Amino acid sequence: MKIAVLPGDGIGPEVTREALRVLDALDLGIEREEALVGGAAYHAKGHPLPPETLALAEASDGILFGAVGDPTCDALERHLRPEQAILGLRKALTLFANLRPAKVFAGLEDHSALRPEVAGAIDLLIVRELNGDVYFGEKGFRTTPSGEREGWDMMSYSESEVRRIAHAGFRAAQGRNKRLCSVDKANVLETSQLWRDVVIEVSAQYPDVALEHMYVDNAAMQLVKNPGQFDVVVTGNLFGDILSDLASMCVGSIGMLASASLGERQTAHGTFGLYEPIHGSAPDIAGKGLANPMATILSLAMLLRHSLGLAEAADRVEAAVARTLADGVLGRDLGGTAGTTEIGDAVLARL
Ligand SMILES: NC(=O)c1ccc[n+]([C@@H]2O[C@H](COP(=O)([O-])OP(=O)(O)OC[C@H]3O[C@@H](n4cnc5c(N)ncnc54)[C@H](O)[C@@H]3O)[C@@H](O)[C@H]2O)c1
Ligand SMILES: CC(C)[C@H](C(=O)O)[C@@H](O)C(=O)O
Ligand SMILES: [Mg+2]
Repeated sequence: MKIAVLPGDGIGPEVTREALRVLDALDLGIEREEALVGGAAYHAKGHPLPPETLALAEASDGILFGAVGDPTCDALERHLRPEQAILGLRKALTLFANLRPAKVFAGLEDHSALRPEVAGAIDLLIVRELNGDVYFGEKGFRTTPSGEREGWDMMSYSESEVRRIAHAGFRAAQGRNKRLCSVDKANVLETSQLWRDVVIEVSAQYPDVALEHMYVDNAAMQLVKNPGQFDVVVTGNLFGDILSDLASMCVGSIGMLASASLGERQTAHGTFGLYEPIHGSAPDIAGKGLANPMATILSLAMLLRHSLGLAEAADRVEAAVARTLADGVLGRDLGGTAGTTEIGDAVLARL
């Protein structure tokens, strides 16, 4: 078994380091190889996703990814910006189903941006489509007939793209509380109308799952008002990006939300995938030892479970994270004082 480790930029290497210490302590004999990605790769090799990084990722059983993003790259042409590395990996490896679980850990109810009794009920899974939508449509700048500059991005979803993520959503719901909420903007967008029509077609194959539809603006409001109503939420790339950051604050911090990006490829050990915290490179706190590594440690647990077939080890990691939080070892993002390494130490001590 071999994993590719792509720490990236900013706090990416800081949080990845803690996850790797946890992996080492588990002593599972997993081989690993590291490569540059994002701004770090651009500065060293002239491209955010060098061919050797992609090749390493492709040849692995699973990928542990930190974060990309570097303010010194903001003026580069878009195809050279760090963010293109993660978009490129998701697309090139056909990782179209992004699972972003949001659950309140015991002891964190009081640290949510919501009232504790509202936050305490959160146990939901966002299934975000990751290979289509306005992210991957044609885009550009043009001049209007009146001489104004105009930026444009094309949003679209094909039937097959919606169908495969709909199946992922229904299957996820079957493994949980059998409720699926499909989030779209079908009252305005044709892309969303097609999305809704296809989700309804697919639903015929899942009579055991209760399907509802919600417009994305209402979904954002409902996630704050009564997040306990959601079991599985399936949505497009852009809406899923926004709603998952929102959900992270409902459970306490963006430093807590892990993710798995999966496709259809099976290896000898499980489903091939990429695992990353939902947050970015956080330039405002990078290098200060303040980043919360829990989202990355929990992403490692997802990697062990989904890609390496090591459910018991994954359970151990998740239990150690839960105990650490219950014992009040919290980073600044959760109102505590523990630094990145201190949080890593606390998880290691509870493995
Ligand atoms: N998948 C990815 O690699 C990914 C995801 C999101 C953003 N980005 C990139 O990251 C860069 C910064 O973006 P941003 O500031 O909008 O989002 P961000 O997620 O990096 O940070 C948002 C805020 O949350 C805080 N934060 C994030 N992670 C934290 C953690 N683990 N512990 C404590 N606090 C944490 C940051 O300090 C910041 O105040 C940009 O270049 C963006 O494109 C990359
Ligand atoms: C960095 C960016 C391209 C990325 C996204 O929009 O998907 C990030 O926000 C995420 O949530 O992983
Ligand atoms: Mg995001």
